[in-house]
Amino acid sequence: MTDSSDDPDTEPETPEDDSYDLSTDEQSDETRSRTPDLDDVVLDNLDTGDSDDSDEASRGLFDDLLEGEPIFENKEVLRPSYTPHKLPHREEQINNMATILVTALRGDTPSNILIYGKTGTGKTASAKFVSEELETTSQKYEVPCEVEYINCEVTDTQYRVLAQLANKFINKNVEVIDDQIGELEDLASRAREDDAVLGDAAFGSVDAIEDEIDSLTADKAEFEEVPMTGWPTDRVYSSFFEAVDYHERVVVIMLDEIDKLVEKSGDDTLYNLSRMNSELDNSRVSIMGISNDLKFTDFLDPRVKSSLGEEEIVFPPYDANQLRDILQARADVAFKGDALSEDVIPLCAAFAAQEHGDARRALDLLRTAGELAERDQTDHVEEGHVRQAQEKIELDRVVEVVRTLPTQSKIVLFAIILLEKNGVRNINTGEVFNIYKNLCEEIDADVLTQRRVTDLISELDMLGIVNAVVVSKGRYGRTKEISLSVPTEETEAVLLSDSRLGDIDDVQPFVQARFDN
Ligand SMILES: Nc1ncnc2c1ncn2[C@@H]1O[C@H](COP(=O)(O)OP(=O)(O)OP(=O)(O)O)[C@@H](O)[C@H]1O
Repeated sequence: MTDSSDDPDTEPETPEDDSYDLSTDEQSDETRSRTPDLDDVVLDNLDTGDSDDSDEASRGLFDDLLEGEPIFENKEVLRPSYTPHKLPHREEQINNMATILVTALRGDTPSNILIYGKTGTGKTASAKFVSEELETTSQKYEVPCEVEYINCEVTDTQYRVLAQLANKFINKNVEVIDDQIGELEDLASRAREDDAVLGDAAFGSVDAIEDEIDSLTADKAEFEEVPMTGWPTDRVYSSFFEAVDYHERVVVIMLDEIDKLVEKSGDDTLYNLSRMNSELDNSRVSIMGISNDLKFTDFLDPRVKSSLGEEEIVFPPYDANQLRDILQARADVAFKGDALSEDVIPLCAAFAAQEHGDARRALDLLRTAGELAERDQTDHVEEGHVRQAQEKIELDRVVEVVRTLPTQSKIVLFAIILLEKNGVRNINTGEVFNIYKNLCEEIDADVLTQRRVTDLISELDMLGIVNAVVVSKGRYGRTKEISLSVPTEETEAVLLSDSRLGDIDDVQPFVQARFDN
């Protein structure tokens, strides 16, 4: 989950032009009414009653949707998987990284780097850009330097990180050995015809070449792929260690979402990686950690902390003007010439700046707005499409968060919804707890204590699903007043799609019950 702190640096920034009112209330009716009714399209055409005419019948489905000029020239450019070649407003961070990593091109070990910044601030994109440049330059100058990228959200245990790294280096070593054997075989066959070719070579005879080929083949046979489970960790570590040290090179290991690794499996991996250099003979390792959680280093062993944070680079959130530049550069490639009305980019930028300056969010908004316009069969993206896109993305987020809540939190949330739907205002924890208890009994779930339920309410508050404010009741102490922060109907529908909650038939008695307790 992203942290939407109220850090003054991340203050929402809106464009200078006051006309970009971000409120969604006045969403254009015109835009809504233009949404085609797909059911009609299909039924009108299929319901011809003439089975021989099936060709005719099926034609309408896509024809109607294809009508009109497409809006996108190249939609892929707006997808998160696309790596841009230019990263506006990240020049300073990119230069900092390059200044540190250039050491690798001189054959020395670069300092470890920790990169911080909130989600969508271009950390991964910039780090990948720098890595590609580093590898290309290293090939140009024939200095052995490699970068390995690992996403620790996916690869989140020491075993998996080391196994993945070991296998990557084993594969690279095998490639290098195969190339060398290929060259040696070629040299041997030319030497058999005319041994003058050995004049400049490092081998005095065909036999010496063949010995070298045998020795390389033996090396190759020793590399054993690490299975994804099953070995003791120290065996995985030595495989990785030997594979890295097989020949001279500088290796940069990029650990994206490094906080997830520490959260899941502690700092052992980082400890092992950070002390490797003292034992390696041929190669050198440097670590580049990327995180959007500024606090994760608090959980590190002080030695790991100081070694990992030799250099720190901060990625601040983008402001609305910077987001405009980023969006404009992508939009120029993604959309047809005049597909965007002039408010679209500033409005996407303003919405995303409000969300802690997240470029990913800005790009999502722009792409979704384009898709909604496409669905409207217009060839122009308008302000209304951006507002619709904003609502859609927000709703998708809520649906996803609610869908993946643990059952107990779902029951608590359901209790709050029932109270709101029955017109209860200023809902307090006791009221939620009473309904919650009845719901649990109805579906045979464990009943947690009121204190735990209060914690679950705080978690829902942190997720932005409910709003819980502490109010003072004078000498009666303090209580929480709870209200929903998400659309009631949609949230209820998501909760009821859970098979356990879906079993509750008649909820009215539970709400009545709150008066009985
Ligand atoms: N300066 C920029 N110019 C162009 N595109 C950018 C820029 N910054 C970010 N983006 C785009 O925004 C999206 C998110 O960027 P990126 O994945 O680098 O963010 P991040 O900081 O690593 O986020 P997270 O912490 O969530 O992984 C990507 O599609 C990226 O291409």
